[in-house]
Amino acid sequence: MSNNSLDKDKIKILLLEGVHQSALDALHDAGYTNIEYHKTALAEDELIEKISEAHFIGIRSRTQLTEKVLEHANKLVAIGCFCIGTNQVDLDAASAKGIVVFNAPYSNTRSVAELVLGQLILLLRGIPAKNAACHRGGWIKSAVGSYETRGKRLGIIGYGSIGTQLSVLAESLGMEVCFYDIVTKLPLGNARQIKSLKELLSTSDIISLHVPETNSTKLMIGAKEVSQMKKGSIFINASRGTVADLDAVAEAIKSGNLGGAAVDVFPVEPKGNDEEFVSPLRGLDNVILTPHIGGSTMEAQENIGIEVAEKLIKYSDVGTTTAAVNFPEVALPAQADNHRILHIHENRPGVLSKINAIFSENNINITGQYLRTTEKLGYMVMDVDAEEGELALEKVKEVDGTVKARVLF
Ligand SMILES: NC(=O)c1ccc[n+]([C@@H]2O[C@H](COP(=O)([O-])OP(=O)(O)OC[C@H]3O[C@@H](n4cnc5c(N)ncnc54)[C@H](O)[C@@H]3O)[C@@H](O)[C@H]2O)c1
Ligand SMILES: O=C(O)CC[C@@H](O)C(=O)O
Repeated sequence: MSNNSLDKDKIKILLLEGVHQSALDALHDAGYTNIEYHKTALAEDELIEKISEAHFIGIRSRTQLTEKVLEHANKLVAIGCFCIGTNQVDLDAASAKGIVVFNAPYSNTRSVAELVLGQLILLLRGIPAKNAACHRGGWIKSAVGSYETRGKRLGIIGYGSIGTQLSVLAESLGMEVCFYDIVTKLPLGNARQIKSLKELLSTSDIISLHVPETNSTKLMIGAKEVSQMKKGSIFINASRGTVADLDAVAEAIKSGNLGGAAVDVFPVEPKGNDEEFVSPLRGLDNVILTPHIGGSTMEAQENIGIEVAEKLIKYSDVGTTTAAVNFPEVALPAQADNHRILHIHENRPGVLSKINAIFSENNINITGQYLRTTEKLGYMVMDVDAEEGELALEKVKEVDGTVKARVLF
């Protein structure tokens, strides 16, 4: 249930999926040298074995940190998602074990928006099919079905960090931008929010998805929604593979109801570069298929490496949880010569009074105290005189409702 402060070289960090060298550099510079690095995701049994020994883990989108996997993560204090999406982590299971989850919510958004913009230009010109024909010795020199972007309507589903950047870039090309979002959003430039998904689908020349994976987005583009799209329109998905029914998309491409598609994310993706990629969209010339690389640019990956590594370091060094995905957020100063008790508890009546009682009953002097809560979790941080740190930790660990407790010094 608890981790005492360890020497930095004893803190085991497991980095998977080839996170950028910048993360390794940042961790090394901060004194964390006990790092196991893998270029790919791990099979579940190996992941379970390795996570049971790790204090920190860094992943991207392929590693599934399910409840079953996290059950074995008894030393783990934090998860770093070196990406935007955190749907690959069972956040409730992580919170229940007092494991903090961090991500990089903005670092690769520009990369995705740029890729989508490039794809929509290529698809409007029919380039993927013409390119494929040339590779086979064909020659489709024709303007039929080939269009400029000017004046075309782009329908964006999910007007968040990526959707808004795409909106601005598309308007700079003279496109008309409409968007659908479950939240009322301030439109940028001349963009317009459309209240009905059906209206957006049936009036847009290009549809691009930029929603997170949630219960409300699962298969939000099914056969019915695909059939509502304008004849000859273009479908782009660089969000998550669970959002669209690719069998329905493939059928619409084959029948000519859709003019083309670009898909970067799939319901099942290969775990590594040596596993076969399977999709109903394979072999369709007017479909651009990319291996989940919307955010994979050198710039984005380097920035993500630094951002997430710094969040892990700050949590490990001083207990700061700013911008955590599943956790009460506390920004903490570096502790001076004292010991810092980090107490993660169920957010229910009685826990705090018991902790405070321990300090007064045992005459432990508190030099700083911080508290934040979410609906389910409380995170209380207490700085105490160095000689009283171990006693304080032992006592607070006994409090009913404690999820995790550790001391930093
Ligand atoms: N292909 C890639 O490599 C890549 C890279 C980065 C992000 N992504 C994916 O893109 C997603 C979006 O990223 P972002 O940074 O723009 O996220 P964001 O959270 O900033 O924006 C998401 C938007 O979707 C809206 N939304 C949520 N549910 C909706 C629904 N049911 N219908 C309509 N709108 C809904 C939200 O209100 C929000 O405005 C990420 O969650 C991630 O899964 C993919
Ligand atoms: O790098 C990855 O594996 C995923 C990138 C992207 O989907 C994200 O969520 O940021």
